[in-house]
Amino acid sequence: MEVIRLDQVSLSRRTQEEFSYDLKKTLLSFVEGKYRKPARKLVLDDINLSVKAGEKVGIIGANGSGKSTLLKLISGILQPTRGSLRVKGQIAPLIELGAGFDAEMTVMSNIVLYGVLLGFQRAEMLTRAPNILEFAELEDYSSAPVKALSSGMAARLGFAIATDVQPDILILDEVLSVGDESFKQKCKQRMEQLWDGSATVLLVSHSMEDIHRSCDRAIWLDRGRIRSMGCADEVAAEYLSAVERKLDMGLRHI
Ligand SMILES: Nc1ncnc2c1ncn2[C@@H]1O[C@H](COP(=O)(O)OP(=O)(O)OP(=O)(O)O)[C@@H](O)[C@H]1O
Repeated sequence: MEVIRLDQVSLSRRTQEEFSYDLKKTLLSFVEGKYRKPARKLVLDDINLSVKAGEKVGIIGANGSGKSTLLKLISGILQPTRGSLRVKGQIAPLIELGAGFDAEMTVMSNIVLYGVLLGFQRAEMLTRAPNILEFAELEDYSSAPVKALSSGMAARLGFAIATDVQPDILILDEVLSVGDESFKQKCKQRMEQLWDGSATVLLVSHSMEDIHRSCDRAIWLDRGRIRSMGCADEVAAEYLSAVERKLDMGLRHI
């Protein structure tokens, strides 16, 4: 069964601050006759993608190639400028870990809020909370506001919630690169359980080893376009050899 489908999806974003972000500066530039309409950059360009239930798909590519933007589109955080997008099922995005929390609210309230946003009942989240806190090693912080957590702790909380509720679709952006060494090991174990389950997983990683080990399929994004898509091992090898060729060329220029 197809759970994610993108047809000719494009997204452009402003490369300058929005008009309303700095009204004074904008007005001044009007007065001085220097006002320029914010330029737009095509960040994703004509993406066609179909993902079936249970598939584990890796997304690779250079910095700025559009990987996180693609995950944000699929999670519904951003809307496409063109094209159509369909997603079926409960989706837990682990993007910019911890960024989805309300910093003023307590850890416990954030656990409940996150779950409710995913469609769970408040009572169920309260039952799940002790496990979540234990996994995140934040038992002593349940009534502290999220702003009192370090960024690594907030990341652990995000990971613990999203993996505890076992969504249909799990979206992971460089999740394995956060947290300290012991937490990383715990994450890996939990990820392996998820991997064996039926969840559909989209994983962004710069580690070809993670992609090779964890994914069936990979997508290589290059400046907002799909440059290659197919068996994870082949796409990762293709990407690595392109990176090496680029390095060789760079060295020849020296
Ligand atoms: N908030 C934003 N407003 C405007 N442009 C943005 C914004 N965030 C990202 N971009 C632009 O979108 C493009 C793709 O960025 P994205 O974060 O998706 O890349 P990425 O492949 O995830 O990169 P990385 O490997 O560095 O995480 C880049 O050109 C970036 O400058």
